[in-house]
Amino acid sequence: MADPALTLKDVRFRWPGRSSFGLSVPEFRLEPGASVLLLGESGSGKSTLLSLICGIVTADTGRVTVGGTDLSVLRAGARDRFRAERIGVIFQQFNLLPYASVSDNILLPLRFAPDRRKRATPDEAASLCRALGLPEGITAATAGRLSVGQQQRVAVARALIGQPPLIVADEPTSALDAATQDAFLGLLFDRIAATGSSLLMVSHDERLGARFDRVVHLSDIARTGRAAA
Ligand SMILES: Nc1ncnc2c1ncn2[C@@H]1O[C@H](COP(=O)(O)OP(=O)(O)OP(=O)(O)O)[C@@H](O)[C@H]1O
Repeated sequence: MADPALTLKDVRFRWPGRSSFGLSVPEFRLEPGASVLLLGESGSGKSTLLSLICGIVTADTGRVTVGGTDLSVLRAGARDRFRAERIGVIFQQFNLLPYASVSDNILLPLRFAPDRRKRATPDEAASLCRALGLPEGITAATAGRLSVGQQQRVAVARALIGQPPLIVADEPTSALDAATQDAFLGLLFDRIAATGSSLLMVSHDERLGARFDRVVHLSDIARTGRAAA
């Protein structure tokens, strides 16, 4: 049987130097090919949870596994390479390189991920931009000069390129108008259906829930606050 896309077991985390916020997740599991929408109030810890899942921060105790690999056994550099190979991440602040071209931004994770690079087709960056409704020829533009909504779509293309088995998205539609949001979600769900990737997406918008296999409220799976960790 295939490993789960993602598991958390008895995870506890506290931001260094901050006693007021802790996160504790007794158990969470995402099956291969499954999609979960994660809801929760602002400041409740959703982005912190995604950072733990992506290995950007490490749990104080407990285990986070992605595709069967325990992130805690990887040193920082290996964790970064593992993330580039296995996880397509859409950050809340996009994290684009402002002076680099759109194309270089989209191709960036492939530099550190040989298997993912092999899966990417030569025109994939351009075809993702097209599918996301970005203007023809935008791949040569400087990322920092784009509108916020365009930058968000570039961040989405960067997460999808090369078909990573897990997509983790932190409010990926917040800067998009309704039509673009719909096109984005259509593309995202077409891609995960075609590739068998799993999806964990954070949003404040409960209306998106109908598209997902499961809708989870952070408070259903985690305790947060001073006493949590
Ligand atoms: N890098 C950091 N260093 C210290 N504390 C942090 C850091 N990032 C987040 N926090 C704190 O962790 C708590 C949870 O924040 P987090 O960003 O995870 O919430 P969220 O649910 O994603 O919020 P939002 O919906 O507004 O994005 C907050 O108290 C926040 O101040």
